[in-house]
Amino acid sequence: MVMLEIKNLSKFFGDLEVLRDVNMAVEKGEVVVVIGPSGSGKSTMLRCINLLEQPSGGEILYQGKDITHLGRQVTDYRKHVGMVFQRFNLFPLKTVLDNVCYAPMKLNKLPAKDAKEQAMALLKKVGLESKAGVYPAALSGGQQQRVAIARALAMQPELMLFDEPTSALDPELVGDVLEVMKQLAGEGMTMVVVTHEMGFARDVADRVIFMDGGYIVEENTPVEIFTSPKNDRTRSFLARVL
Ligand SMILES: Nc1ncnc2c1ncn2[C@@H]1O[C@H](COP(=O)(O)OP(=O)(O)OP(=O)(O)O)[C@@H](O)[C@H]1O
Repeated sequence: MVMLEIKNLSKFFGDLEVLRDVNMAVEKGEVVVVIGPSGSGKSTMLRCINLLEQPSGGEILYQGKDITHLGRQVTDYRKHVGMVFQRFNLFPLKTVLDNVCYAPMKLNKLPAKDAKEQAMALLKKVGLESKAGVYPAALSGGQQQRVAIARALAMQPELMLFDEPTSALDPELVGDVLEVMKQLAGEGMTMVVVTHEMGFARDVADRVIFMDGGYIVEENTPVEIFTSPKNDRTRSFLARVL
């Protein structure tokens, strides 16, 4: 089943054309990893998917429904789509547990007891059960990012978007976050992941999309992309980063 479909997507910032005729589809349960040079439009595409950026042209279909111009219903749509950013932006004055509970209680009116139970289970999943009562400032960047993942999962999303979730982390903290994402992928979560972590793309992706200059230049299985890229631009990008 196709969960997400992007058709002829374009995005301008003023005169700057950042996305050009982008077409792609994501099947339920699929892990799609988006790679490409800095400024190629990867984040903008992700932000268009959950309408943090309004597309300039084209259509985005979610479970067959055109969501490009949702207006106020965007809040409902976003409940189904979890997003994890490069900067984790946890609420600094709430404990870890309350960070994870907040959205389900506020947006879904889940009773506090149920929200807390669910949050504890999610913290366990990301290996941070013991940190439930502390404030984000007491955690490492990698731990904060794992809380951010638990917070996104608390809304029980059907689709998870990751925008360079490990780029702001010290190298030794990257592995734990990637491990949580890998586990999530293994559980069948549908994911679109923008990352510079080629190892993750190679090991976890069902499909890798290479973007350059606002275009999808090439997409294929990780094996094909990494061992026999078809396009010169893909080849020279991979030669630089691998
Ligand atoms: N809000 C904005 N206003 C103006 N220009 C923007 C805005 N957001 C992004 N851009 C520009 O759009 C282009 C694509 O940016 P985007 O962040 O999507 O690239 P990216 O591939 O994710 O890069 P990186 O890997 O460095 O995060 C860049 O030239 C960027 O400067």
